[in-house]
Amino acid sequence: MTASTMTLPGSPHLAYRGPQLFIEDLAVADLARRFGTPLYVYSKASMLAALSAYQRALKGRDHLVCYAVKANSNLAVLQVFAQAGCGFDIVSSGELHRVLAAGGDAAKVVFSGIGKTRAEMRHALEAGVMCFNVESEAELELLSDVASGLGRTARVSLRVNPDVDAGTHPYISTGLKGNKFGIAHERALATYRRAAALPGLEVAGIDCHIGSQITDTTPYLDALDRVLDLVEAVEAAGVPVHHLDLGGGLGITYTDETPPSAETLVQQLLARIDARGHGHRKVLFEPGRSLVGNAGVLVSEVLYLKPGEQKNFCIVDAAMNDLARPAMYEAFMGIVPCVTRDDVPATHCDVVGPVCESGDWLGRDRDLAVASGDFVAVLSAGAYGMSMASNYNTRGRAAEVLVSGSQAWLIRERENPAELFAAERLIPQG
Ligand SMILES: Cc1ncc(COP(=O)(O)O)c(C=O)c1O
Ligand SMILES: N[C@@H](CCCC[NH3+])C(=O)O
Repeated sequence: MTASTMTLPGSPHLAYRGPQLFIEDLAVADLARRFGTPLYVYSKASMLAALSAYQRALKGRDHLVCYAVKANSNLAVLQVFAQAGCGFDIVSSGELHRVLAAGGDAAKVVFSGIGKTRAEMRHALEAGVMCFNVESEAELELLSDVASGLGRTARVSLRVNPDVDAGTHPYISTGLKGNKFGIAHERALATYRRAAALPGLEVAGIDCHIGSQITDTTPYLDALDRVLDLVEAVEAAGVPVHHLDLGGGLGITYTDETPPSAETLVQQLLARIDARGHGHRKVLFEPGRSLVGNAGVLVSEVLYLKPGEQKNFCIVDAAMNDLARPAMYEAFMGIVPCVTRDDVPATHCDVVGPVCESGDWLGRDRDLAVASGDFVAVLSAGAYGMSMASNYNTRGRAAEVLVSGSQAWLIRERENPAELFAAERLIPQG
């Protein structure tokens, strides 16, 4: 990198070299011209660097990092993690199909989620997943029934709800009493006893996931203490608990957040585990956002600049159907030009998409020096971007590209809007 390199917050593999924004060794504007927009672009090096931060901190420990597939479920992304030895955290049969298609190992898969169906349980048992993270007593009973019917044993870990405030957006907080997730702390001991008694089940561990985009270690440590209290009570009742699954949730930098690094978080948690005499247990993590979030950008073309009396709008060709986070959580996502220019003045504007909703915005009150036809990059869009995309307004979903050094692979083709209704049927006439 040259002296004029300027790295963007949270994204070591994204930097300006002179006026051009580069991802690894490729100019983002060139990728936009080559593959069209809207376009998701991911850096492979960035994903691997994020993963190795967890792996470094866990070195020498019996551990498994299970990438949370929901954050970005593109097959090539899963392939990168599978090849790096990762396990996977899935929440549906569809995600299991993806993991297996990408070369992932079923024996390294944990199956989370509060609404697993009988068919999904059967699929996961037949594939041989490592563990089911069970979220209710009713689910436990059904899993026992399905496993016994198949003549198999389901390894289970109970997801407990520690009632800890992760200090994050209410829609992405999961570890509070009022959330739908996990088994209440007070019910957990009785549920472990039940799990140990039911046929077709084998207690393997304990699980906890308190929310997403967490920027402080304190809630993790509080949740861990509650989990370890439970493990002690459960083992005193004669039910061995082998692994501790501490979930995902570590935040990333979108703007000025300063989350702990994965190393810091893991080191603090391991220190507490050791201090409380649980150092012999296998430790699992389920990170999603922190592995892929800062690895990706959403590239979009500026269609029109629309000055207004109260507001100026920069209308781009990406919209809430491509990236739902701003519309859904009022989330801030950085937006930068792919080529900086000083021949046009910066406009104070809202960056909006073409979808027919006033909630269709990607950024509010931004200062951007761009003209129609320029490309902009929405930063930190690697997590919960494409995986939450829809066809609203019958818009085809974006293409995706994976970059490694100076190579770029098209890892998902752009959807053709003319083919989006292929599965629909007209009713017979007459
Ligand atoms: C059970 C479970 N594990 C892991 C994750 C991944 O979370 P994050 O992407 O915040 O790391 C989630 C999503 O919040 C989840 O619900
Ligand atoms: N979709 C959320 C994260 C959800 C985490 C899943 N439990 C986001 O974009 O921030």
